[in-house]
Amino acid sequence: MQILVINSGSSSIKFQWLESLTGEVFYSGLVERIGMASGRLSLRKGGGKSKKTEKPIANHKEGLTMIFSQLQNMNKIEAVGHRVVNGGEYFSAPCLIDEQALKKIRKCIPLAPLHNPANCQGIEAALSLLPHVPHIAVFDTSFHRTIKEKNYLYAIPYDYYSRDGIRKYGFHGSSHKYVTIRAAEMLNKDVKDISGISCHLGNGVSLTAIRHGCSIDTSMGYGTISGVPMGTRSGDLDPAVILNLLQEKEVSPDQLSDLLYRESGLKGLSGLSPDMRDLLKAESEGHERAAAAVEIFVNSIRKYIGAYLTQLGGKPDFLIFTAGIGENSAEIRSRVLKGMGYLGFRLDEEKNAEATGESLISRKDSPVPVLLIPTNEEWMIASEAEELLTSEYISESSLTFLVDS
Ligand SMILES: Nc1ncnc2c1ncn2[C@@H]1O[C@H](COP(=O)(O)OP(=O)(O)O)[C@@H](O)[C@H]1O
Ligand SMILES: CC(=O)OP(=O)(O)O
Ligand SMILES: [Mg+2]
Repeated sequence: MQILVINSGSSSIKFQWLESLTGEVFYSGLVERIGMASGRLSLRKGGGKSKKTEKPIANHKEGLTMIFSQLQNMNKIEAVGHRVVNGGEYFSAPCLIDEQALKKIRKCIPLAPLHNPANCQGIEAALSLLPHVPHIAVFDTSFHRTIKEKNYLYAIPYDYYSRDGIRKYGFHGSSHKYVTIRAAEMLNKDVKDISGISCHLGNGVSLTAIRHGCSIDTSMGYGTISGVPMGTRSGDLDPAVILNLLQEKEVSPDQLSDLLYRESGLKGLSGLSPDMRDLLKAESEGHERAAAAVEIFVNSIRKYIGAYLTQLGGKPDFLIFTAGIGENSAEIRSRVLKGMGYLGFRLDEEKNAEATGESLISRKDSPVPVLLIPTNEEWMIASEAEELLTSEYISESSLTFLVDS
C-alpha cells in the first residue's frame, strides 16, 4: 500500500511517501524553520539527490502545501499515516482519524506541549489537502502501553493519576518497536522470544527495557523531558530544583518550560551546542564544559542500562543503539559500554568503529549481542497504518467520514 507518513514537529515536518510492504521510498524530505524568517524544504525523489527550496513558511498548512506542490502522481497515495507523540490514556493502538479521535488527540495537547500541537496542525492541514484517503494516527506512546503500574505510577497522591492521567507514558515507541522487530530478524528469533534494551539516542533520547518483545519500562515519562539529558532537554531532575526556581528565583511557568525543553541538556551543560558532533570536536580541543556534558550524557545512559538489567530479570538477548547519535557515533557507543564486560557487553572496537547500517558490533564471546540498527519510524508508522486499514475492524462507514468532511 502506498502511504504518505507525516511527522510534524514544532517547527518542522518530516515526511516519507513509501510502499509499506517493500519499504520502497518514492519521496522523502523535511520542511524546516516553520514560522521563522527563513524556511526551507528539502525533498528527495527516490534515491536521488536532495533538492532545496528556500522561502518563509508561515505554518504547517503552508509547509504541507509546499511539499504537495512538488509531488507527482499524488492520486497513488492510498493513506496518510501521522506520528502523534502522546495518545494519553485514550489510545493504546493506532487509530483511524475521525472527528472524535481528533478531539481526543487535541485533549492530549497538555501532555506533550512540544509535540502534540504540531501533530494536530499537521493532521488538520493534511486532512484538508488530502480529504479522500484515510488518515491514521500512530502514537509514540502505544508501544509502552504494556508497562505495568509498578513502572508507570509516580509516587504522588493517586488522584493525580486517576483524575488527571499523570503517569509515565513513554515515547519513541515506533522507533523502539521497529528496532526490536529488526533485532529479532538479525538474531533469527521470534520477536515474542527476545528481551533486551533499546537505546534511542537522537535529539530526543530514551532507553527502553523490552521483555518478550514488549516494553516493560522506559526512561521518558509523563512528558518528553525526563530520563537521559538530551540536546536541549534536562533529563531527570530533582523536583526540588523546580520548586526553587518557581518560588525563590521567580522564574515564570513559561520561562521554566523554555528552560527545561530548550535551554538545558547538552546545550545548557556545555554552553556551546546541543549537537553531539560539536561537543565531541570541542572536547578534543580541550573545551572542559563540552567534555563534562558528554560525560554526564554517557553516564546517565550507563545508569539506565544498569537499572533495566534488573527489570529484565535475566540475561538480555540484545542491546541496541539507534537514532542520530546511536547510529553515527562509534565514540559514544564505545564510552557507553566501556568496562561493562562483566555485565555481558563486550564491544568489538574494530567492528564498532567501522559499522554502518545494521550490524553486530560486539565480540564473538560477548554474552549479549550488541546491535547497531538504524531506526525507521516512518516505515513502522506506514506498516501499522496498513495493518489497521486491512484489519476487519475498520468498517466502510468509518472510512466514508473523511470523504464527507
Ligand atoms: N556523526 C555523529 N556523531 C555524533 N552525533 C551525531 C552524528 N550524526 C548525528 N548526530 C547527532 O544526532 C542528533 C540528531 O538525531 P536524530 O535522531 O536525527 O534526531 P531527531 O529525529 O530527534 O531530530 C544530532 O543532534 C546530533 O547530535
Ligand atoms: C518524543 C521525542 O522526544 O521525539 P523527538 O526525539 O523526535 O523530539
Ligand atoms: Mg526523532
